[in-house]
Amino acid sequence: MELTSEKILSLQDLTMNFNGNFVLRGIDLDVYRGQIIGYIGPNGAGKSTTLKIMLGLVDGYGGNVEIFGEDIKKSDHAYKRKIGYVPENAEIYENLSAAEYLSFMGELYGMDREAAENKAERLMAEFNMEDVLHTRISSFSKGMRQKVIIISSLLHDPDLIFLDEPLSGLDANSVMVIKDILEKLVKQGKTIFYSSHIMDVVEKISSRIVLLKDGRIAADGTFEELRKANEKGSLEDIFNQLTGFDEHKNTAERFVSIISEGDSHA
Ligand SMILES: Nc1ncnc2c1ncn2[C@@H]1O[C@H](COP(=O)(O)OP(=O)(O)OP(=O)(O)O)[C@@H](O)[C@H]1O
Repeated sequence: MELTSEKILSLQDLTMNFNGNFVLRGIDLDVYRGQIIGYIGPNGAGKSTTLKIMLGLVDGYGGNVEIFGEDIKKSDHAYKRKIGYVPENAEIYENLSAAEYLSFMGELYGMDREAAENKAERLMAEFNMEDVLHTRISSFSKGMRQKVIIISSLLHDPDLIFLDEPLSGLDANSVMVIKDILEKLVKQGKTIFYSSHIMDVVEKISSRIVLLKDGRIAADGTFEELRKANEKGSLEDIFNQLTGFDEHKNTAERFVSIISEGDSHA
């Protein structure tokens, strides 16, 4: 695994419980500049919770989180200006136009209004959305909203980017563009934490894959390293193997047979 010397992010014995239910049971992870971490795991494994803790959105965790070398509990939140975030289910101000929303977000991140407006306009044009720059977001399709959210997470040129299922709703052309954008950002020295269930994309873009299971890291390495350590071929196969899931055929069969049962009330 290629490591540069600069540690961007460090989780030390990170734990989290909600009402006594442990979601994270001791995560240790050091991330270095220029890595794309594919952060994967079954539904409910605690991926979004980890991201939210790192963003300072969730309190009450155990252990330590250091970002850019500072303990986030002791830092003054200035570190957040160097972070970009695409949440899994973003709430977006529907009644604003894309231009208004993006310049507002840019200003929140400390940008000058004019610079934010100018950059937003050019980035919207790159996604072929120049015609809807001044249109209310409420009329946008899911994919168009997602593009606005992606632009808003990158507008301020962050050093560390958290992406939680960022390709949701995007068409195949847009997915290709986003993958290339991420590759280029990493080449510029940005660090990316990428959480998704789309295994073939994670397999292709990640320089390192971290698999979370039962609140612990169950695998950590490059795709090649994971493949060597496991019998199966694709990341999807490795995921199923490591999470102990070999029931997909039986589950599908039972599911379909329940659907096709006659309705006794009909
Ligand atoms: N604010 C909260 N209050 C109570 N329980 C929570 C809260 N946030 C998360 N949880 C629980 O923590 C567990 C992990 O949730 P989380 O959203 O981190 O999982 P995830 O790995 O991102 O899942 P998915 O792949 O489905 O998005 C789940 O059981 C969830 O119900």
